[in-house]
Amino acid sequence: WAFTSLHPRRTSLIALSSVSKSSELWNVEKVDHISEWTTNHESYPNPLSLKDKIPSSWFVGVDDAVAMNVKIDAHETIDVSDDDTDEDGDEHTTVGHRGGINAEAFILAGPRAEISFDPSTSKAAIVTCGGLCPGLNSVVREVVMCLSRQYGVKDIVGIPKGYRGFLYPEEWKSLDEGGVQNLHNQGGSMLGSSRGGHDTGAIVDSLVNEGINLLFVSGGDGTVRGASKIAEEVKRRGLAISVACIPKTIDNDIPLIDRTFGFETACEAACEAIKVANTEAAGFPFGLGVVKVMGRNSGFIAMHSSLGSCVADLCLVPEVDFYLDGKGGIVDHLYERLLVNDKAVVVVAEGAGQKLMAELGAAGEEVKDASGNVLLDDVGPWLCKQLKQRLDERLEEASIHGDKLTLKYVDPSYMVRGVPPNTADNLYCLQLAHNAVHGAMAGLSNFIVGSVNTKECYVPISMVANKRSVIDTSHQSLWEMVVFSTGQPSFQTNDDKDAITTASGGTTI
Ligand SMILES: Nc1ncnc2c1ncn2[C@@H]1O[C@H](COP(=O)(O)OP(=O)(O)OP(=O)(O)O)[C@@H](O)[C@H]1O
Ligand SMILES: O=P(O)(O)OC[C@H]1O[C@](O)(CO)[C@@H](O)[C@@H]1O
Ligand SMILES: [Mg+2]
Repeated sequence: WAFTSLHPRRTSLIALSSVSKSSELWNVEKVDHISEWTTNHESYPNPLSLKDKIPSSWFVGVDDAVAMNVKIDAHETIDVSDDDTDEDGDEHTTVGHRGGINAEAFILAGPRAEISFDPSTSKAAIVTCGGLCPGLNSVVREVVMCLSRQYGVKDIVGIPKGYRGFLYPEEWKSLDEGGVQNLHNQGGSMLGSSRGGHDTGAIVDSLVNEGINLLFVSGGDGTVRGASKIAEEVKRRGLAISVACIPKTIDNDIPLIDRTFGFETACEAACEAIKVANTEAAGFPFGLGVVKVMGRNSGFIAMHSSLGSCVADLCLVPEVDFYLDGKGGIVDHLYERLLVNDKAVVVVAEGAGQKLMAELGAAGEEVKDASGNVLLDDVGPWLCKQLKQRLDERLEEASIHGDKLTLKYVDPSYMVRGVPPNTADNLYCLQLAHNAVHGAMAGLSNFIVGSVNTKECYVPISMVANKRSVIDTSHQSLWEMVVFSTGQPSFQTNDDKDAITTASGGTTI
């Protein structure tokens, strides 16, 4: 049996906050530590502790953890012991349970009292890889600021243009506080980025040759997989190098964590495009605005900006197959909207409708980018063509003033990505970057830093490397709200399944 407190105030504390003696209560996911494979491991007092005004309670305890998905099943919980009064005088009941609690936990992020590297002899490197993302510059800035101001690490280099930059040390940029001061106001990455070009052995050789012992990597799922390979090779060679990852992607598709940085900014920019499409649609008879937003395999930007803009009549995402014709198809839905409102707005994620396009013979040859990501067929223009043809036919049949559909297509494309981060993302980048530094200085490695249940923690890369976060389309999800608020078909009923088959077999372009 495990024991915990079920006093309401205590329960939320356990679920959302740090938990001491966590290993006794929760399954805390372990993160690699360099002492596990290095022989001459030493520890040093955290320089922050040498500053008078910082209380020792601000350091994270070795057992502190953040609980995720805490579920307590009352049926499996049995009262076993007495009422208790804690130091604050709060009464709470201690109960035992058997199998009624499901709490996976992660190590709480933050500064440790003891660190594993001597700041005066440490050398740090920062690299940004994959697609650009609002906040990359903020991450670079804050890694430098935290290393330099809080730990006194002065030897910091930026690796230009992603992983390939490790091969050209002569091009590395020296980074200091002055040089990164105003970075957070700029979009993109001052270091540049790239796809492809990852060579694990050569990267680790380069780290060794250049005396790097702290590596900070910011990128998406591919970058994270690459970082894990570096960390594993470092381990295999028994090197005292910490590898810390700060996951980025506007697609928000990294599992387990609350959100990735850049996502909120991208949604805000996407909302602007949707509002413009709505204005255009409203300005003409039977106006249809179609907006395509980024989101290769996960439709979070489409979903959040559809709801956030409050004007979308239809949201199409990669996670939900849809069909054009027949009862409950998107043409019926949009036609009804056009008749009622004289306009409609469609938001489509770039990864939506790929299966339908293939079934209807509109897919091209498979092409991949340098990192091996499949380049998608362009759903935007294809969808516009399908809708124009079908809705024009409907309007012609109805013969309302002889009007036809006025279609306005908006593709904000890189406009949602190449912009500076908003305040919320900037703040998140600061928290992530500082906590990545705290973790690396403490000797942790092979982890990503992220917010889980609103608390920053360290998650082993192995837990996120080969998974993708996608929209939950089940009951009481945000997707349900999209379906309710737009009135669009859910495409999840049995009738829909039949209709998908019919549409697949019969629709021609
Ligand atoms: N399995 C892998 N092993 C090693 N390196 C990888 C792997 N997958 C991708 N990489 C490397 O990671 C870098 C970035 O990968 P990718 O282009 O897929 O972008 P990403 O990090 O997934 O970002 P995003 O998809 O959000 O733009 C590239 O340099 C690529 O070579
Ligand atoms: O054109 P690029 O730079 O390869 O990136 C496009 C992709 O990057 C992402 O923005 C992820 O970073 C995807 O949504 C998009 O498909
Ligand atoms: Mg990716």
